[in-house]
Amino acid sequence: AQPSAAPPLSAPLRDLPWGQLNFLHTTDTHGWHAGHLQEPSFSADWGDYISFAERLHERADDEGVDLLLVDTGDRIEGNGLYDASDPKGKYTLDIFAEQDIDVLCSGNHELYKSNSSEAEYSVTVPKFAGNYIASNLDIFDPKTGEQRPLAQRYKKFTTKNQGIRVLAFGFLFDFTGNANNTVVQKVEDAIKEKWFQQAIRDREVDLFLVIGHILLRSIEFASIFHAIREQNWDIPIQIFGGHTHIRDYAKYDSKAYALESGRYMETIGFMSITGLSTGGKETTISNAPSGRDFKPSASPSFSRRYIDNNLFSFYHHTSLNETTFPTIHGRNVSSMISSARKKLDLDKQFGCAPKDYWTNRVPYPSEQSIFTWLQDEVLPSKIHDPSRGDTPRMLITNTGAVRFDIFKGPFTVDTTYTVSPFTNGFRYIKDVPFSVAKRLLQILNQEVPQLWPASQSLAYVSPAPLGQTHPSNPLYNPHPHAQTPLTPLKEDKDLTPGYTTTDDAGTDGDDTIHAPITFYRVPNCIESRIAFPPTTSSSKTETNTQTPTSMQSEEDPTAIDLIYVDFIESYILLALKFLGTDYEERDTAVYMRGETLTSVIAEWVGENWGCE
Ligand SMILES: Nc1ccn([C@@H]2O[C@H](COP(=O)(O)O)[C@@H](O)[C@H]2O)c(=O)n1
Ligand SMILES: [Zn+2]
Ligand SMILES: [Zn+2]
Repeated sequence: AQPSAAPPLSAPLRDLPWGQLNFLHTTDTHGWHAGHLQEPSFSADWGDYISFAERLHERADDEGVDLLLVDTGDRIEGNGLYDASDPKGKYTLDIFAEQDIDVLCSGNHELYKSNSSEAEYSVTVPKFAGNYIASNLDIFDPKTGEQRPLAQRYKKFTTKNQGIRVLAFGFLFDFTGNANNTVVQKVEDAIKEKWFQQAIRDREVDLFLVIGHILLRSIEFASIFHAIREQNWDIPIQIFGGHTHIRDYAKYDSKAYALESGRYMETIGFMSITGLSTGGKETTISNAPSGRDFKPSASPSFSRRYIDNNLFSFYHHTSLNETTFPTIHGRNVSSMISSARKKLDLDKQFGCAPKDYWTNRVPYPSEQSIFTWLQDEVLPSKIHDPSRGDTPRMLITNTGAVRFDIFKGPFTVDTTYTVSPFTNGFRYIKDVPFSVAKRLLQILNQEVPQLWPASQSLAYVSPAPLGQTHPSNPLYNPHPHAQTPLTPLKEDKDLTPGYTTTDDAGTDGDDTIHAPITFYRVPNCIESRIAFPPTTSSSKTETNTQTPTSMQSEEDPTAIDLIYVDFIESYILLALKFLGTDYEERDTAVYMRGETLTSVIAEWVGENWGCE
């Protein structure tokens, strides 16, 4: 862990359900490789994870079983360790590559900008040569301009100890927001390709391993699963997903399961399968030096565990301690992280937060909602372009642009990036009739599939208890994360608050037994009304609905400047069309050149939150 990280707290733990083939899974780490310095439950860093994997490999080898590591993308954007360097990722690409990962793929975040996908192509793919898979992703080679697979389309290998023959794929959901130097092929088209159809007809396979930056209960995974099942009615399939930042485990059939392992280095997913055939070995008997014998089974068993990323859990699961747990390699990587954090001055303070502000742990609007704070305090005081004088204005931002909570205490360089990592600027349309503008939020906050597909949703709801999957999805489960707290082993009062996951296998997935935390949904977008005539509802926006007619006075402005973060421009223009106007991109212009949500927040904190 990093020197300033909060020490982990002891808590009742469930053991890891070791099997014949075991996996560790990370996803959506978003640059949090230093771990969470202010949250004891998630305070282990990437160096500790390396020690953990190395210790579990020792155990796997001792027992003659196998352990594979998987990462399903979104490794970047979301933490100062990645975002504060110039170029971005100067330190994290090397830090990440220290881990020995067997199968990995890209997320959507690696592709928003051409610089980051080029870094994948020139740094991460070669570092993980043979292991990085891009089943539906191409890049235009920056040197030749030629369109090429970002990495190989699939991988076949045999596990070291058990001789399990694995055929692995690595997909990305049907993402369309990538920069124009990459090409994402729709999953439904990729699985019709000759190479895929040939691969799934391979009869020398004991396990299909499908990893993807894709939510588990999605059309994309469903179609890959069905394509494999059409050719292989009973070969086990293990799926690893990501993107929705939740802990989730889904049963596809009795021999096919899928795991998603949260976000931001909070969770290390553990998965095991027992009863696989081992065609890569002469005999299945005595593969295990420990004498354990895994016979292929007509009904192999699958188990999952979500490990809280902290040293208390790591010591427990390795039966080691502070002295015996860390490996030299792991320690060195923790030092690489501390030195990068120092060089980037990530602990430099802009101010001190007087209390906690939450993205999803309190309802919106409310006193401790980060969105209410932005809407009522930060944006009204900072959103002003002098060239537009005192024109009444409305700013709309997607809530997905705000990525994490603010904890009471120092608000640092790092915090600015954990809250708001994106570099998008502001744009505006001048003189938009207020009668139109006031209806926008309601349109943007509707789930309107005709306007935008589910996988493109503006909504980013961090570990939301409610299903985000569109109901047209054949695997749709209306209550994948119902709020049922698990039955605690001890009284709730003795438990620390944390994840209490309900998934397709029940309520015993989390390694740490916690008291439950309630998560609340937030709307797709919020708006802030600024410099409105005082008798209207002013900057205190009617949340999530249009302003009721009864609230409007004669003094409503006739026209306003409509400002938005440029990431949502296409949605704003679409919604304006829906409202009967014909605004085009040419009607838009930069607002507050050079400023971003990140810079505005950092400035506001510096001006308003002193440290005592
Ligand atoms: N420039 C950007 C990029 C992304 N977002 C938000 O992030 C969501 C995707 O994040 P995942 O980690 O879930 O892949 C996207 O839907 C946006 O809400 C953004 O605001 N600005
Ligand atoms: Zn993500
Ligand atoms: Zn994603």
